Amino acid sequence: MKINMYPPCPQPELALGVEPHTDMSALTILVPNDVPGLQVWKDDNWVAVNLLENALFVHVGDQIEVLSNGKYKSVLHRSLVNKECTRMSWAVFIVPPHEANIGPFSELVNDQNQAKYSTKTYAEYRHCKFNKLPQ
Ligand SMILES: O=C(O)CCC(=O)C(=O)O
Ligand SMILES: [Fe+2]
Repeated sequence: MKINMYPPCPQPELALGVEPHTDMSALTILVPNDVPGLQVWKDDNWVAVNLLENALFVHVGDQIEVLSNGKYKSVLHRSLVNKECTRMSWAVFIVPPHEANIGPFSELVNDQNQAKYSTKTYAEYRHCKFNKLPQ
């Protein structure tokens, strides 16, 4: 789990809480406080995610994108900071074991649908992503 805390920022238009990224998890469960700020990239725009009382956000992460051979997309997202309020979010990353081999499900790959992702262990995937190496 990761706890994100974004203190008030006097010039929120000049800063970001978290840079645009996709999560390398399979799924992420995000528990926000009551200060908005999460945005997702949709139809070539940053779109604010509405807060719903007592609701969690669930992101599809990179591993589900790979397993589904791109059918489910890992969501590109970022977070803004707020001028007056401290924003917080609790992120729970649901991940495979480090030694698990992750690649497109064989049922989804055939002559018409080539594998779009290489198969590698989750540890290798993390190493490549952290070091900005090609996957
Ligand atoms: O604070 C947020 O709303 C997003 C945090 C996030 O994307 C992350 O921790 O991976
Ligand atoms: Fe994230």
